Amino acid sequence: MNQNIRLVDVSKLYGTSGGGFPALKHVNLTIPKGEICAIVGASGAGKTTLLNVMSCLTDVTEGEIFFDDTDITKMNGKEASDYRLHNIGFVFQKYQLMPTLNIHDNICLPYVLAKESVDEAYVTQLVQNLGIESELEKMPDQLSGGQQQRVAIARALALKPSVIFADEPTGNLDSQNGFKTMDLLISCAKELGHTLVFVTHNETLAAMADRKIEIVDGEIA
Ligand SMILES: Nc1ncnc2c1ncn2[C@@H]1O[C@H](COP(=O)(O)OP(=O)(O)OP(=O)(O)O)[C@@H](O)[C@H]1O
Repeated sequence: MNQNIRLVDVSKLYGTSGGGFPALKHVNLTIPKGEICAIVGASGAGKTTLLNVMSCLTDVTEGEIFFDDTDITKMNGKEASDYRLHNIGFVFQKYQLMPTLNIHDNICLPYVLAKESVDEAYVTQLVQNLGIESELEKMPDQLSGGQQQRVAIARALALKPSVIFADEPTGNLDSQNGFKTMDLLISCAKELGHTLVFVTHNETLAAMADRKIEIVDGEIA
């Protein structure tokens, strides 16, 4: 099921001695179902922290984060990792593929973690949409950066999560590959009805989103 994301008065302090460093300050934000949302801002502004608290990778210091009616800040570690596995797909700047698994098995890793049988028909559709259907038997180090990121996108989409978070997904790619990869990520998200929230430093890529959110010193500008 696709969900609204709602942050209510969310703050994040790193470190507690001497008061801690405020990376997010009283952030209120709603991201509707299916929205393509770009997060921009200067280095150190709090973009990654915002993405990480929304994906329950980092605890908040204060505030609540709802996925529809579920407050993810109230979950314990096991509940949060189960919730993340089934509801959230994550695309990292550095792909983070398993070097010892071939491309097919990298894409299918979420099914293994969820102890579910692989939906091969869906995986075939994904790899065709992403143009990597001829790479399935290869190992990650036999692929270009752009191809590896498309594999990471397929892996993020495999369990049909409601939300995809992507932290500078094209940061390791040249501008042409970056544009193509972002275009594919956005079209997959739109076609499949996923909400997509991505961090970028690139204004051209940010302009491809439905909405651009700028973070300045831990606050929404
Ligand atoms: N684990 C941590 N411990 C202490 N401070 C941290 C930690 N992680 C981030 N910070 C600080 O919090 C602030 C926000 O960091 P964050 O990584 O969210 O910024 P960003 O906007 O994503 O930056 P960049 O564009 O450089 O990736 C920065 O000042 C950073 O130094």
